[in-house]
This record gives sequence, structure tokens and C-alpha cells, in this order.
Amino acid sequence: MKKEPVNIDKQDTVISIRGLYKSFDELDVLKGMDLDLYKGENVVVLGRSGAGKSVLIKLIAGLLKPDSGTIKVAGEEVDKLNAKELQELRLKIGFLYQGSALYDSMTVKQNLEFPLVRNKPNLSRKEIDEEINEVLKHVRLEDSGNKMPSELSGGQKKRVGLARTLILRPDIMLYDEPTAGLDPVTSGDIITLINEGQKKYKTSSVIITHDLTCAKATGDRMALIQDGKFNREGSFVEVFAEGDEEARKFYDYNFIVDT
Ligand SMILES: Nc1ncnc2c1ncn2[C@@H]1O[C@H](COP(=O)(O)OP(=O)(O)OP(=O)(O)O)[C@@H](O)[C@H]1O
Repeated sequence: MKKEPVNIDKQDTVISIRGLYKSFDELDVLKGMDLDLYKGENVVVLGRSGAGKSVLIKLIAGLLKPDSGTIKVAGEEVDKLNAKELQELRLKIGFLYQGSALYDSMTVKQNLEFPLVRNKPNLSRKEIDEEINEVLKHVRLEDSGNKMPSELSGGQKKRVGLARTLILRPDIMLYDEPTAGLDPVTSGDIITLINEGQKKYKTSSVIITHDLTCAKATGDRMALIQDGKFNREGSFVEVFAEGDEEARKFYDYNFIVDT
């Protein structure tokens, strides 16, 4: 599966990271990381376990504070925002967690309604229903609105999680291992939805994955974390084909036959 090219506006940087450092006690995780995400672009962040991928997206979402360096998201320096400003910025960011984090005691529709009503309290009943139906249709679950999460498969839960994120129309999507634990066919469905969402909702995304099929199929650009920095960046071929030893190992482990 190859990524179809999309329109990317390189004059418009939605995330700009410069000289980012983050340590936990003695452990230096990010060591001077730089990254740009352009409007309309999907950037895939790759790296070994423990390389700092989740730490990076938590820093972008303002869930962690950097030790030094700057993170600008939608023009705002995340680190400098007060609680209210951060809350407003977070409305522009959709975070798809590894676990779908649905409310088990609510139906699918209620799971979608909850964040919508909380963040957009002035919507009418009709508007709420329209929004719910629209995102459910997008993730191809229009017939499952009245189901409980326990009645859904892992892939369906992931799709509800995606719908719940998209219902707030984020400008930026942060995907944490979107295909982890899914079979190849279900992974393919999620990959399709990531790409359709990019086009339909004009999102710009950071996608963390170990799954090189997902990386190749969703990423307009790859960035590989090595020793706390993005040492290799570019197209899939640029990052892997002429790869250094470590990039090659990463690639070989994933065992893609079709390059
Ligand atoms: N809140 C925290 N406190 C202490 N250490 C942390 C914290 N968060 C992350 N770490 C450490 O930072 C390192 C990077 O973690 P991170 O979760 O970003 O890795 P990752 O690249 O996402 O790995 P994986 O692919 O396994 O999910 C790990 O060694 C982890 O133990």
C-alpha cells in the first residue's frame, strides 16, 4: 500500500519543534529534537521501543513539560500557555490513544455526544444528531450507534475512538500506534480512515507507529528517532532504502516484502 500524494502547504507550519530536551531523572529521552509538521501533512514518527515517541506527542499536547526547547502548535508556544489557553489549544488537537478509552457504560452515540456537548454547549439537538451521524458514517459504523462498547470488536472500538476525536473537528491529529493489536485487514481499514480523514477534514497529523505498512501507507514523510533526535527524515525510501545499520534493522524486523 502506497500513500497517494496530497496537497501540503509548506508555507504553513502547524507544529514547529526546536531543540527539544526531555529527561526523567537520570534518563535523557529527547536530546535536542527538531521537527516541523506542515498543514495537510501526515508525518510518521518511527523509533525503537523507549525511543521517546509517546513522550513527544504528550509534549505536543501539553500533557508534559519540556526541560528546554520550544514547541509551537498552531502558532502557540505550548509551554507558555496558561490552563485556559492550553484547554483552547487542545480543542484543535485530536488524540487517538492506543486503547480507545471509550466509556463502557455509554452507548456508541453517547460516547460521541459526551465530548461534543461538553465542548460545544450551544448546539441544538438536531445539530448534535447530525454531527454524530456524520462521523459515524465516516467510520462506517452508522448502524452501531446504539451498541455498547462491549459489543464491538477491537477494530470497531478504534473506529469509535476515531469518530469521537473527529467530532470536534481537530486541525491536528496525534495517532499513537493506530494499528497496534489489529489484524492486517482491520489495520487496512484504519489506514484508509486516517487517509480519508486527512483529505475530508483537512487534518495535519503526527502518526506514531511500529507498523511499517501503516507508516508507508499513511505517511507523507517519515521521521526516525535515533538517540533522542530525528536523525533520518524524508520519504519512506529515503529513510530506509539507503538506510544506516539501525534503520535497516528496524526495517528488516518489520519484514516488508513489497517495497
Ligand atoms: N512519566 C514518566 N516518568 C518517567 N519515565 C518516563 C515517563 N514517561 C516516559 N518515560 C520513559 O521515557 C522513555 C520513552 O518512553 P516512551 O513511552 O516515549 O517510549 P516509546 O518510544 O513511545 O516506546 P514504545 O514504542 O514502547 O511505546 C522510556 O524509557 C520510559 O520509561
